[in-house]
Amino acid sequence: MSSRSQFKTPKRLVVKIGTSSLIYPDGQLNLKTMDELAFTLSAVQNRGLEVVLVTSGAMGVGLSQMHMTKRPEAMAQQQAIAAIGQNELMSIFNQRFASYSQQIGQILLTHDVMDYPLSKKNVLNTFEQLLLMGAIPVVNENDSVSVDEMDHLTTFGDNDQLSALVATAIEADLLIVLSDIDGLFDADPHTHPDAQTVPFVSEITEEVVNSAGGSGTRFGTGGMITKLKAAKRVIEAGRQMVLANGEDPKVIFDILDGKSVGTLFARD
Ligand SMILES: Nc1ncnc2c1ncn2[C@@H]1O[C@H](COP(=O)(O)OP(=O)(O)O)[C@@H](O)[C@H]1O
Ligand SMILES: N[C@@H](CCC(=O)OP(=O)(O)O)C(=O)O
Repeated sequence: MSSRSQFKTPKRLVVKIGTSSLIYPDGQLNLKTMDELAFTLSAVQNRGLEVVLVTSGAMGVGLSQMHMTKRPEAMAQQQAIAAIGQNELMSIFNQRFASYSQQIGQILLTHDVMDYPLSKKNVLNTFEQLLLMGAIPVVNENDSVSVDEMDHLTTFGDNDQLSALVATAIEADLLIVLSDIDGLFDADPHTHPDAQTVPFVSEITEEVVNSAGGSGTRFGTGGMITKLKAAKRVIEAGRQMVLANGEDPKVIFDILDGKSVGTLFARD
């Protein structure tokens, strides 16, 4: 595995994991990935890095809990399922992180919280205190209040962009987005089997955007388009984002070692 010259070693790290990495296509929870993620982030925190986890999965876990195979159509029902799932999601993470003696703290966000200076300041204070205490803040959108991200048809508001918002707001050096795909491909690999991975992107050009398609799974939302919007925000803030496959979260160790894994988005 080659190393990448553009990569700068971070002190403060945000990791976002998507539903497609946490839930198997048959709707079962991917406990292996959850446990390995808890282990990896605990080990990284233990070596002195400040770590924040942005996790999707409330809806997917809720559907699994309720033995449902697809999202209900009514928004209030989706919100109820996400409320059930968020609880279970945190319960699993709490238990897994506890087995590595790692404290976590939940932060549920809506976009307006970050729009208003006072509420933004309060949230940032909470992040700072959790990090000072050596805890890992675990973030998701507050789905009972905010509905943008739960509707497949809306493009604004999703955890990819939320993670970029968090990463830039807390001045993280690196955002790692873990998905069910090895990185950005030059075309949607589900429809173009010969598509190639792109190791480095310094600017989200029209050509890059045109290569992106929607989600490949029934539980994920946004697909590559929302990841590119996140990358744009991160690049413009002068920070770095790596998109990599979350199947084995230990890939985070390789990324932090500067190995050429997935796609690095950063200024040249
Ligand atoms: N150019 C592209 N490169 C990589 N993946 C793409 C591209 N265009 C569309 N995709 C799709 O985006 C999916 C990842 O997005 P999504 O299903 O929303 O995952 P997550 O749940 O991790 O947010 C991939 O599995 C793939 O099907
Ligand atoms: N708040 C939602 C997140 C939806 C979302 O952005 O999902 P994903 O595209 O899998 O990151 C949930 O927890 O289900």
